[in-house]
Amino acid sequence: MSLCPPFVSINNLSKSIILLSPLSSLSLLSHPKNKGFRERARDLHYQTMGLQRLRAQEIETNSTEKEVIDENEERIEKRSSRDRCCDEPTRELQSNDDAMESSAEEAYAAWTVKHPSALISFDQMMSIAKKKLVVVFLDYDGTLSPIVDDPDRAFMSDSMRSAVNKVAQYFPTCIISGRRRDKVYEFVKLTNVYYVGSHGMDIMAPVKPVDEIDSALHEQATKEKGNEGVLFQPAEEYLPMIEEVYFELEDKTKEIQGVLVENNKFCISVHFRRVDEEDWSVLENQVMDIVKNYPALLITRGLKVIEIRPSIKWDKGRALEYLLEILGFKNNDETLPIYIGDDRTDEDAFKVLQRRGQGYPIIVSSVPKDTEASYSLRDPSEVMCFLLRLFRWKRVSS
Ligand SMILES: O=P(O)(O)OC[C@H]1O[C@H](O[C@H]2O[C@H](CO)[C@@H](O)[C@H](O)[C@H]2O)[C@H](O)[C@@H](O)[C@@H]1O
Repeated sequence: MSLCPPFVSINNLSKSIILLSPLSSLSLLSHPKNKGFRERARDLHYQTMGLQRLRAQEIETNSTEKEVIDENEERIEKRSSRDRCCDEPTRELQSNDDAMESSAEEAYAAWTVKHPSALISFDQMMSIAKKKLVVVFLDYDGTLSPIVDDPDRAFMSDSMRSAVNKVAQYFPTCIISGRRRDKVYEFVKLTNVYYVGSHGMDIMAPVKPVDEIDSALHEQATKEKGNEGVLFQPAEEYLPMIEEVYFELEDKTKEIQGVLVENNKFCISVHFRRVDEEDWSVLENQVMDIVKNYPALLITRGLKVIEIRPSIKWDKGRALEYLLEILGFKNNDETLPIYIGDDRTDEDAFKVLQRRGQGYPIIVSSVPKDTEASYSLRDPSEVMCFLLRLFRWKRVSS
């Protein structure tokens, strides 16, 4: 049985090909203008679901006992997410919200023409991957865990952890986060992935990551840092300054209700998700007033967060390139990096892949967004489905 949501491709809509996710397909179908193809598309939708079930049954029949147990465990772990995915097409839309939801979904469907769903496009994407070395890069917040009000409670589900673990059994897998590296490890708790914190400024790569490794850079770093791992911190000298600014920010903003200042080691996040909207500009001015005294630092923005970081030419994109190098994946033609992320800082990594003409940049977003990514996934539950498909694809093809 497939754990991935039932996706539908509908041809010939206004003489173009439109790729729809379950919710977008339902909303488009619900739109009065689209009544003409509603029944046909719904049939196609259920056919697709049936086909997926059949394929999965075939896989199970051919599986060893252990694999069947694994499949069952995954199915149980994934049930809540799958049920949500499967429930969406049958959900009754409330009449008052129909028009708004429908037009939002139409806009999303139009956006996915340029940034198609990585689930719908999976087979086509992987058709070139058989002879390549797939390397997986994952953002954390908004990608592996849902966005929540309290950053300290952005936990990863056990089913997501299991999916990442499975992918990491087959492919080198790196998690690149804006958070401090040890915090990401606390959330993820997997020992078979590489962790990068502080938006790429805190990299820990293992000493012998892959069999064929042959990198002078890696050898050098190993000699310098010992055998525990290769630590690369290009902003090391900024640490005292970041500490100082962190305490200053904490102190000066403490009067504003709901502010959270997070120390991410080489950068600082000032969260205003729980701040009253009318205090946002006050907070922003306070932050700017402090940071203007530190010309070596710069301010960037994320999801309801102001971030302060060293103004060095280093970001998630540079970290991705560094990791490819240090892991020994130098050859563009043989390597297929997949980068999945949801935030502005992930765009730096998307740009690198576009510039190299290599791999798949995938944005996680349920609304249309300006992005350098080529593909999209709606939310962390779709990310999990994608990871599980990747795992199964490798298991079947190897
Ligand atoms: O690179 P990432 O792993 O995506 O980290 C980016 C920032 O993520 C966190 O903040 C965001 O998620 C929080 C929890 O869901 C949410 O409350 C907040 O509004 C978001 O901005 C993290 O707390 C930051 O330190 C990261 O820089």
